[in-house]
Amino acid sequence: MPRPDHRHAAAALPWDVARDLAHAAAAALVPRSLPLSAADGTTLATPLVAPAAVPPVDRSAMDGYAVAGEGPWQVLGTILAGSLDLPNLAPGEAYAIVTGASVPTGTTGVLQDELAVRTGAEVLGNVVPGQHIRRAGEECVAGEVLLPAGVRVDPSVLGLAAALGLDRLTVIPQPRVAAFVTGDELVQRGASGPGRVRDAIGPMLPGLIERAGATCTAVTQLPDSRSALIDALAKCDADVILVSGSSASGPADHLRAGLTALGAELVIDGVACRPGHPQALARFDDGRLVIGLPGNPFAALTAFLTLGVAALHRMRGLPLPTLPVAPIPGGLAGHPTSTRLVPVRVTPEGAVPVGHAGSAMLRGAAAADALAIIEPGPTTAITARLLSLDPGATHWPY
Ligand SMILES: Nc1nc2c(c(=O)[nH]1)N[C@H]1C(S)=C(S)[C@@H](COP(=O)(O)OP(=O)(O)OC[C@H]3O[C@@H](n4cnc5c(N)ncnc54)[C@H](O)[C@@H]3O)O[C@H]1N2
Ligand code: MOO
Repeated sequence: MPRPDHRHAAAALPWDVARDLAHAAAAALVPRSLPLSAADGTTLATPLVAPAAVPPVDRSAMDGYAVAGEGPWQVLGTILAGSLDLPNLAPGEAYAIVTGASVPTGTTGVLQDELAVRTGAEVLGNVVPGQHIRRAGEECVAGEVLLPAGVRVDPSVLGLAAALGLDRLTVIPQPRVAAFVTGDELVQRGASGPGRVRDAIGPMLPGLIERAGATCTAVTQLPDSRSALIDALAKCDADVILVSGSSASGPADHLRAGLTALGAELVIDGVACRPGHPQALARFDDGRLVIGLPGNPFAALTAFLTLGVAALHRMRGLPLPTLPVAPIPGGLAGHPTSTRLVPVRVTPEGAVPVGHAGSAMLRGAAAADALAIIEPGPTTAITARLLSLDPGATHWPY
């Protein structure tokens, strides 16, 4: 049976509309120049352009001998990767050379060590012209655009930037996210019991925030106190502030009143989805966003994946991700008026519901890879879009 209407039901937005609005309500953060060591997880704000050719000079691709002309060759010395004084090779001459060392002028090719027959100062073997030489500019030439703006900076991008000789990148920084977990009944250690509920949202948030490409600045417990919440929101300078457990209309739910007191604009006041319908998004004049996560832990997770991830994508300068579609063996019934978010395991046969999907339980989510997005209405969905439970997942599920 559908639940009785929540007081925000009238304002509740369709799930896709809310996701679009959360993306639109956020603004891309201002680009900054960051050292490579601080740029992992950011977004390129400008295209990555090669300032110079890579490699800058012809280099050996093997340990062996740089040879000139036809063999046999007289070995006249050794060139190391750091050698600066390079000889000019005349036909019949060779230098022992290491991988990555500049090949001297006149080199025909590099004879790989294992294939060389060395007798005293003479070396013999077969060399195809140009063999085992990495040509200058083989990877890129000066001025070449290697990556467009909007690419996520990951370790390989950082390595490439270093190989190009760059020390800094112009990037959209990672948004900073702080979380306030509210609830007088919450405890941080030990088991739940009468009058005590073990906090199950706080432990989820740092990993979710980091996977969503943001930095988690703090997860702080707050009592069910309006003044404490107002004070915490006013002092928090994070780009996104998550508040859990204060989103409904009970006597201990202070989020909306607190936002009103601080003059925040309530952009989203409820989303027509299950679980997670009391989720909310508000914006301060200075651009900081507040996202209300319902207290039921699975509902909090779905709300972060819906509004939180959408807003963070925009702050990172990224479009809203499109969601892959998968078959649902056996189908899933739609809710009459709300989008259902159903934990599924992604298998070669499709997205298989794992059960245990009540809004207060995380057993289903913990066993699942994704949420199947089931449109409202009387039909049974035999395919569905999938929202990954890992907001950092890019190439999945196939
Ligand atoms: N009269 C109505 N009551 C409720 C409605 C409604 O529409 N009308 N909606 C229900 C739904 S749906 C949800 S979800 C919750 C949202 O409530 P709040 O965001 O205000 O959160 P609380 O009331 O504080 O807590 C709800 C529930 O979750 C437990 N909780 C809270 N925080 C945590 C945590 N960090 N870890 C584990 N469990 C947590 C809390 O103890 C309560 O059991 O409202 C419904 N009520
Ligand atoms: O619909 Mo609530 O947000 O129980 O989960």
